[in-house]
Amino acid sequence: MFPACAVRLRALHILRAPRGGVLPPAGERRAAQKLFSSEKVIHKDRSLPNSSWNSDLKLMFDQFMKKCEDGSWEHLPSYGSRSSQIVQYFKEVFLETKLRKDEQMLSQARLFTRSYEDGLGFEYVMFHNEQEKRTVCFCQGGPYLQGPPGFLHGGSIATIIDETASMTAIIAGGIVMTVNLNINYKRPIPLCSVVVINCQVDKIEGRKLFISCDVRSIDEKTLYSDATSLFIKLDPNKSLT
Ligand SMILES: CCCCCCCCCCCCCC(=O)SCCNC(=O)CCNC(=O)[C@H](O)C(C)(C)COP(=O)(O)OP(=O)(O)OC[C@H]1O[C@@H](n2cnc3c(N)ncnc32)[C@H](O)[C@@H]1OP(=O)(O)O
Repeated sequence: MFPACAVRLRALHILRAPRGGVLPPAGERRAAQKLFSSEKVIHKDRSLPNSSWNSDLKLMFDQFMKKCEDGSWEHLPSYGSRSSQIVQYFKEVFLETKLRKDEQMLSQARLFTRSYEDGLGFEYVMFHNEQEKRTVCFCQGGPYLQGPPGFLHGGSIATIIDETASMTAIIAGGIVMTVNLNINYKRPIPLCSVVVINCQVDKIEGRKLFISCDVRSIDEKTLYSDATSLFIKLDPNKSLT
């Protein structure tokens, strides 16, 4: 089967083409527009390039979208795939009726990492390799994530590590929550630089998933942080509160 992300890559290239030169046939452009516009009607996919992405982030996005063409890697959209289904399932099974009824609060709720305007917070995209049980995240941490002047706040680094490790664990184990996260901060990360977070499943023991991560510069020369984490698969028969 032709991988879905290869179709999305082709569509993205078609939509970008007028800036690059020859205009693709009108039929192809209409189909490409439809693919992305129908998703935008429901939710904006925040894992696609926007004008705040720097050249490094765009380059890594393009490189990994190419790797998706043979099906070894999968682009993880911020909406419209398994994450939305998991969120829906989580709400139905684990969200107490009392909380579920608070529609106004829930309608304002946003995934923390996607709650900033373009370029100010976390700009990131993830790709997953099923065979290697590995997820990579390319992240450009914006100016609102500052800790020491000019560098990222340690809490924001923990957040994007947790987010990437969570996706790795969710893909391997379903509905999980972080119960432990240990981080070694080895070098500070300059604001607005692009880093790669590489997470893999080390072992699964019953409901426990052990995930390890490292955070490096995109040329892989600088190791900024490394981390280990433990996720527990939620038991639908146990209340969370
Ligand atoms: C969430 C998914 C949907 C969303 C997707 C959207 C995208 C991504 C969103 C990004 C989200 C980002 C992610 C986030 O932000 S997740 C949010 C932050 N995490 C939490 O709030 C989790 C709080 N913890 C809990 O609620 C409970 O602990 C849960 C429900 C997880 C398990 O309670 P439960 O009562 O069910 O299980 P158990 O207590 O019998 O424990 C089971 C086993 O585990 C062992 N154990 C437990 N803790 C530890 C520990 N610290 N070190 C070592 N071991 C530990 C324990 O000894 C036992 O082992 P054993 O005796 O069987 O050998």
